[in-house]
Amino acid sequence: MRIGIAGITGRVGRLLVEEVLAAGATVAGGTTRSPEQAAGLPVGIPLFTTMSALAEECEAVIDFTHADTVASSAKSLVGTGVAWVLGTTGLSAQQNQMLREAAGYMTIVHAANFSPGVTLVRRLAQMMGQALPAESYDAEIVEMHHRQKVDAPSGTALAIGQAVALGRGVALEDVRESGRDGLTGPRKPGAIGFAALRGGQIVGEHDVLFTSADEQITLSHRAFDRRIFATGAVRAALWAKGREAGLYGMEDVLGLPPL
Ligand SMILES: NC(=O)C1=CN([C@@H]2O[C@H](COP(=O)(O)OP(=O)(O)OC[C@H]3O[C@@H](n4cnc5c(N)ncnc54)[C@H](OP(=O)(O)O)[C@@H]3O)[C@@H](O)[C@H]2O)C=CC1
Ligand SMILES: O=C(O)C1=N[C@H](C(=O)O)C[C@H](O)C1
Repeated sequence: MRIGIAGITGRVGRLLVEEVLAAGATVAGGTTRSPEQAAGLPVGIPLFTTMSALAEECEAVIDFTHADTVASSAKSLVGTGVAWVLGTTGLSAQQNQMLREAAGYMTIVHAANFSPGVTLVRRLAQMMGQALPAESYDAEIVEMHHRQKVDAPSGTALAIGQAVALGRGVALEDVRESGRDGLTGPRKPGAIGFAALRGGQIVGEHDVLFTSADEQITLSHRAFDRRIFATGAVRAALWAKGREAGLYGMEDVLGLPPL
C-alpha cells in the first residue's frame, strides 16, 4: 500500500516513516512547508508542499499536522479516492463539521489518540459516566504533555470527556468546565472539569477522576513513547483501504462496537 505522510518532519511524522516501512508498506511521499527541514529523513522520499500533490501519489494519507490545515486538506482529498487518517487535534466545532461533511464522500479515520489503551479508557469512562450519578460523582480530567504542545485541553482529554458525557446522556459543550482561575464560585453540579499541565518532554498523560463524598475512582493512561500513536495510525491506514465513505474512529479499526 502507498501511504503519504502529511507533516513528515514532525515529531509523529518522522516515526510514521519508520512504522509505514515496518508494516511493509511504501512511503509514497510527505508534505512539509519547507523541504530543507527534511534533514534526517531517509533519502529518496518525495516531498511536496501541498496535500493535492501528495494525494496524487498515494492510497492513504496519514496526517499529523495542525488544525489550520483541516479545511484545505478536506478540499484537496475529497473525490481523489485517497483515505485520510487524521490525528491532528485542536479542531474547532466548524472544522469537525467539515470532517463530517467530507466523510459523506470519502473514507476518514479520525482519532485524537491512536493508542489502543486510550481507546479502551474512553470506553471505561463512558461506563463510569453511565454508572456513577453525576449529582454524587464529580468527573475531572487531568492531562499533561510536553512544553511544545499548542492545543489545550488535549484532544484525548476532550474525547474522554465526550465519552463521560455520552454515558451521562448530556452534551459535553453544556457541562464543560476548563481552566478555572480566580473567584470561580463552587463547582457546578454535573460539570465535567478539565485541567491541562505542560512541561518538559512528557509524551502524554491522562487521568480521569470520579470523586464523591465517600470514594474516588481514577483511570490513568501513560504513553511512554509516541511511537504508539504512529503504529496505531499505520494500522488505521491499512484498515481504511477499500472502506466505503464514512467517518470512522479507532474503535472501528480495533473492531469494537461504537460508543
Ligand atoms: N491522534 C494521535 O494519536 C496524536 C495526535 N497528535 C497531534 O498531532 C499533531 C502533530 O503533533 P506533533 O507531531 O507532535 O507536532 P509537530 O509540530 O512536531 O509536527 C507537525 C508538523 O506539521 C507541520 N505543520 C505545523 N503547522 C502547520 C501548518 N499550519 N500548516 C501546514 N503544516 C503544518 C510541520 O511541518 P513543516 O514545518 O515541515 O511544514 C510540523 O513538523 C498535533 O495536533 C498533536 O496534538 C500527536 C500525537 C498523537
Ligand atoms: O500533542 C501531542 O503530543 C499529543 N496529542 C494528542 C492529544 O492532543 O490528545 C494525543 C497525545 O496525547 C499526544
